[in-house]
Amino acid sequence: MAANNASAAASKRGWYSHHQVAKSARTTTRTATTTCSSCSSSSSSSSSSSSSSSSSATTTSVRRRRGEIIVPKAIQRKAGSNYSETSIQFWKYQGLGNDFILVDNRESDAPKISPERAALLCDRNFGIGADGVIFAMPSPDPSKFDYKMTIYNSDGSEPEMCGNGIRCLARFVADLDKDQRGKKYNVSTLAGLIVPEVREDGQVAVDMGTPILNASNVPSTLKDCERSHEMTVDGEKWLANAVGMGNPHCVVYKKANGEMISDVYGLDLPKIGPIFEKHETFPAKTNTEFVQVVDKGRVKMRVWERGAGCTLACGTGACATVVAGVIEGHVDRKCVVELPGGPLEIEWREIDDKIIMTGPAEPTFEGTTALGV
Ligand SMILES: N[C@@H](CCC[C@H](N)C(=O)O)C(=O)O
Repeated sequence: MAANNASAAASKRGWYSHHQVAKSARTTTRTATTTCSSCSSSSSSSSSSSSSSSSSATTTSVRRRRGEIIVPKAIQRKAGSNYSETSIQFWKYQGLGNDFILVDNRESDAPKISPERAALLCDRNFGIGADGVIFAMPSPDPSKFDYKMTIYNSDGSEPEMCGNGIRCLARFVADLDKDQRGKKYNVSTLAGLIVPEVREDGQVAVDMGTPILNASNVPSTLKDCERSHEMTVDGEKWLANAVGMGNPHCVVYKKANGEMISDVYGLDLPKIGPIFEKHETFPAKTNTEFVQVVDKGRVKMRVWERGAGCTLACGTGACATVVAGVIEGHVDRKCVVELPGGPLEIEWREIDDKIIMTGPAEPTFEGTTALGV
């Protein structure tokens, strides 16, 4: 199988929530308290940022008491906009409800917004609200790339890649430059070269490259990527596949007793998601996809994202879902992944081992925001 050869060549290519209440940012550790509208429970997740940027330490976090949300004054002060400060223009784009603040950063090599400020801007109550901030950066090598994509998750951590995000980035630069439809963009990411094309019909088709199926490069300590392995989470045993799409993914189709997931919407993601995310078998933490098979060409998937929590869609997660599904014999190489935010078409080509992801990316609004203190 092509999967066996996958990604020897690919060097190691390496969280949100629309339900999110608030979060605090520290220099090295971030804590997010999240609640999910589909269930009443709340959970906390924390991550170490791969970003080298730092800010003054803030140890505040939102607490909840008998349904009451307690927001520390420090967060209220930091998140509030002060238009006497320097402000910048931003655009909001979304791909299947996975939404991002886009910044035109093509004039400077340094992102205009710090990871800590990005986390505050992503807050749905105290900021603009988004699953992440994406910067259109200058090309690191104009002979190879048109642009570079830098992205911060909603907790301020920096992932290697984002599938919905790269569709939004392509549509963003196409809109800014009034490019003809059909143009392909060579984008440099921490996962290597990724090539989105904004098609005539407005859909964006992306050459996502080849999946990483070498466990230590995912990175995962699960024995290998060629089959599923048992993982115990909150006392329950699941079967999981490790797949790398530049960023790490843990894909779950069934319980260890062989029982397939029959209702993804019945799972308590805010409870089990953070445990998968920080599971010892994924040393860089992980995104986790929970999958219900409809038939060989269609699955329903829900995701718990590293650094962003329960989101409406995850492009890299949809790709990893199909890769794991093919390996396990659950789906065909061409498969529609139905996410809470809508469907993504995924094809894992046998001929060159590459994955093509096709889906929408739309602008929602633009505005101006203070850069913060
Ligand atoms: N949370 C992810 C990065 C974002 C993934 C994304 N939403 C997608 O569409 O692929 C991570 O930390 O790896």
